[in-house]
Amino acid sequence: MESSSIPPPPMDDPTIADPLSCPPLKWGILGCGRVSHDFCQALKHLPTQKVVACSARSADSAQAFATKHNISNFYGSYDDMLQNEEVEIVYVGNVHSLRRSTGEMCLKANKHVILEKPFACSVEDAEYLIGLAKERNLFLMEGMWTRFFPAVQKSRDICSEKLLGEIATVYSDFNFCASDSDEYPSSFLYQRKLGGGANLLVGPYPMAAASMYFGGRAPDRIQAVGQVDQEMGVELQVAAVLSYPATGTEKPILGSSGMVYPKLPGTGVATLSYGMLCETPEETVVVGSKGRMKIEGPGHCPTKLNVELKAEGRGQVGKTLIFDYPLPKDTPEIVEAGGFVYPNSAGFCYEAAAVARCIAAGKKEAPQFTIEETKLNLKIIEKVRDQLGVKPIWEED
Ligand SMILES: NC(=O)C1=CN([C@@H]2O[C@H](COP(=O)(O)OP(=O)(O)OC[C@H]3O[C@@H](n4cnc5c(N)ncnc54)[C@H](OP(=O)(O)O)[C@@H]3O)[C@@H](O)[C@H]2O)C=CC1
Ligand SMILES: O=C1OC[C@@H](O)[C@H](O)[C@H]1O
Repeated sequence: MESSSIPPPPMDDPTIADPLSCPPLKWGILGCGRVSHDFCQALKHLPTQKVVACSARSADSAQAFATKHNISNFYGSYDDMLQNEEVEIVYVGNVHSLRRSTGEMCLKANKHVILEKPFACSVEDAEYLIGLAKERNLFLMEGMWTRFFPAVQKSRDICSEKLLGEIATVYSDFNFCASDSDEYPSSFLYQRKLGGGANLLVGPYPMAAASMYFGGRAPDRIQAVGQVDQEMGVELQVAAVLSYPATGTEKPILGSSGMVYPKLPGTGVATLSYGMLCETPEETVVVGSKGRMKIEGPGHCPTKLNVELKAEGRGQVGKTLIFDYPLPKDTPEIVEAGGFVYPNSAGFCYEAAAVARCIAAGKKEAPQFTIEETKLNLKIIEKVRDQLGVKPIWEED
């Protein structure tokens, strides 16, 4: 009988021990906002990576960004940047509703692309972009940077080595106080037509945690509840439970006290919470028959893991393992350009380095976070949106 298993650690290049080692690649930055700033800052940890161009809707904004990051070419139009032949890959850091159009633009200009999360506002848009990338033989990935943190890679190893036994439960939360940084209701976070709302903004992270620890399988049941802002029509917070079916079917066996029904391997539940009203510990906890593992907050960009292996008897811990993977320290160049906006953003360097390795090796997606997984998670996000009665961006009010 088959038992569920977490896929082996998906190294893009198993011979690479240093997560920052990578061949040269020339980047163009599309959208000159906060996350693009952080991404450029993190690239400064990678001497082989060069940002050769940036673009924004306004030339002034692109120029200010280029000056801050010492980028030689800036453009007041995304399209103009895509004509620059030096640009090999585009990092897209703009609003959610523009994913399809900007993704299309980049791929049609024959550029490899990282689209920040969410990959798209609908499965249909995602499929369109995936088809285009395939047709043109280009690399395409959702910017699920979590997957490239050494702590997350380690957590995958731990699961695939079955140290925790059969995974039965995953808890993952990501709630932050949007009011700390984004004004209500003017920020794009609250604009339904721009793809705002917690479901697209933070939902991709807990969804990706569930899909990773349940081996990229599709849940057979999804139940979501949450609050929708009445004025703006976007989700403010969501609790979602996903149920995973068994991967094998076991027949009852005759035990000493009659028929015994062994546990069904692979069955599991993921309990996910995400939103933008309050700050939760932002942890992911993975629990299996032999122990549990906590990916310490901030769980979407973690540096620490804590593993407790069970001893015999309820509540008994046999062994505790702690893993710590500090981020690279800010260099004077990074400090001078203003540091980072978001937590642990130096960790973008792991994602960028892995993508540079993939592209040099001719890969069209990253094994750490495949297009299939992106699609699976978007399908769940769409279901949650339906259950909460939120209109998709293309529907009229
Ligand atoms: N991986 C991560 O850790 C993070 C990812 N993100 C993701 O990054 C993306 C951008 O987020 P963030 O940088 O925080 O957002 P910003 O508010 O900084 O905006 C980013 C860019 O979006 C464009 N934009 C903003 N408002 C509008 C509008 N009304 N109409 C059209 N375009 C607009 C602008 O592009 P332009 O410069 O061209 O004018 C702006 O620079 C989102 O997908 C978000 O989910 C966000 C934070 C962290
Ligand atoms: O991806 C993200 O979206 C929302 C941000 O506030 C958060 O820090 C970031 O990582």
